[in-house]
Amino acid sequence: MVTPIYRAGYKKLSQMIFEWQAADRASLLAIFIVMEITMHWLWCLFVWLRQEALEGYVDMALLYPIWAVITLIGIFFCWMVGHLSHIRDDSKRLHNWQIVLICVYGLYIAVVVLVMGHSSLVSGVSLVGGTMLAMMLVRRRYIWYAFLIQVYLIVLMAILPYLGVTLPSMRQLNIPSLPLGTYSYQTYSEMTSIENAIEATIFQDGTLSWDSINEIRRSSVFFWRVTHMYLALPKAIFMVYIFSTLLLILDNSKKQIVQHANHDELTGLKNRRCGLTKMRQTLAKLTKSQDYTVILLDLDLFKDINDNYGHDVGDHVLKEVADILTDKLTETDIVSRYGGEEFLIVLPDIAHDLAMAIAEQLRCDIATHVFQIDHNLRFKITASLGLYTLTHVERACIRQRYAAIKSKETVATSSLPKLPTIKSRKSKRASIPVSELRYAQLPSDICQRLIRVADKALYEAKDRGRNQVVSANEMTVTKDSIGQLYSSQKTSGQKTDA
Ligand SMILES: Nc1nc2c(ncn2[C@@H]2O[C@H](COP(=O)(O)OP(=O)(O)OP(=O)(O)O)[C@@H](O)[C@H]2O)c(=O)[nH]1
Repeated sequence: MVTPIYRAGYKKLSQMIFEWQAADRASLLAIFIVMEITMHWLWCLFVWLRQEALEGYVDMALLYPIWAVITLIGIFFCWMVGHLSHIRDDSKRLHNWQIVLICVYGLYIAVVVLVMGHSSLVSGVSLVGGTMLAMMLVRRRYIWYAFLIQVYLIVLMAILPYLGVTLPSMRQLNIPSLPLGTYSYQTYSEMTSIENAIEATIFQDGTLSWDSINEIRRSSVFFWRVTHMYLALPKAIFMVYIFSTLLLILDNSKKQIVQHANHDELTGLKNRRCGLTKMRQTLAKLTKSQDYTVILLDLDLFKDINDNYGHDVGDHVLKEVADILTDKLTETDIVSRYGGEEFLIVLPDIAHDLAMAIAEQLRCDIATHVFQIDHNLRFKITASLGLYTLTHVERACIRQRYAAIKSKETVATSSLPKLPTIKSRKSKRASIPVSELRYAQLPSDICQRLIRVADKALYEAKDRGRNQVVSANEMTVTKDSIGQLYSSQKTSGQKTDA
């Protein structure tokens, strides 16, 4: 369902804008420009209505041509809003009109800065806010060029008066202590100095009276400062909006990227990579007395489901099995999709007997679950599970062996002639006592080795007729493979490091 733009919340609106086509985004920029120009137009109207009071601050002779220019440019951008939507499918024309939009707007802002004077506040907010806003809506390269050109124009306008060039300016210098109508082009810093001087004159006797306040109000400095704030306000709002939108979009895309990188699209479970990473992390965090269980769960004869009912039904089954596993296991357990119809379950801090009970429960839950695809199609499936519990005693033993291999390796390395000036990482390691290494390190491929042992138990479960749980800890054949797990550290330990 399409949400009307006026009903969309802030978050939704930001998303919608970024999903829009280039033409619509450029139109939106033109709308923002029209809004800004409208504010300038209203300022002219205000000055015209209050001309008697403001005559001393504003050069009225310039007001009318400027007002006319503002009106014409406003009409041009109103036309542009519609025109950009009409040429949405012609990308070349669209890009050309984007350049026109940016050039006209850039020139317009330069004229506004010229005739209304400039303060660092207005220039800064205008440049940065406007540029950021525009960069999100039209081609970034064009905006970057326009930004640079505007910076040069503003610098030029600031320098020209010092070179004796009188530029048109609507600002009239009206200081109560000077004759009314005294006119001079003022830069922002000059204005600030004059303002300080005025304040010093007004408050020289140290008292604040209504007369003093009225004098400040009658000062042209006050009027122009308020004007600049009025002109800067919409852009300041845009800037905050753009920053928060940017952050929102960044947050969302980061979440999406992390979600895509770590999760299986079909089941929503962690994917193999993320499952292994979590496994490694939990293994490293175990305390000395904690056991650690790894389960491989494989759906039985899953190929038949695909062959008989189609891949979609197979996908549906995988999703439901994933839901069963997530429902039955706790937050601390790690469930991931390890392969096609194979799931890896890690139960940190779960001893063997309890792990067997949990695995048996999972098997029962799957075997008794009725997969209801539609009114005519209902079936049940089973799963086989291979389990292996690495007890804390075995873990300590592996660490011990690994530390022994490492220290042997260190001794071998330290017996080699050493270069006196370079401290190698190995020589650093030689200074760590073996007793410390013992509880600090496990071979980095320990996870794969544990999974391999659980996989042997899974194969055994399949061999024994499927729909059952087999523990590698209880298998005589696998006792050998656990033996292999320890003894093979000798060879692997030389290449691996925790
Ligand atoms: N629908 C669907 N099928 C998948 C997906 N991933 C793997 N498979 C299928 O899973 C089936 C696995 O078949 P096999 O490895 O022969 O195993 P099996 O039929 O379950 O038999 P046993 O494991 O021996 O009980 C293959 O047909 C794959 O195409 C998937 O994401 N969706």
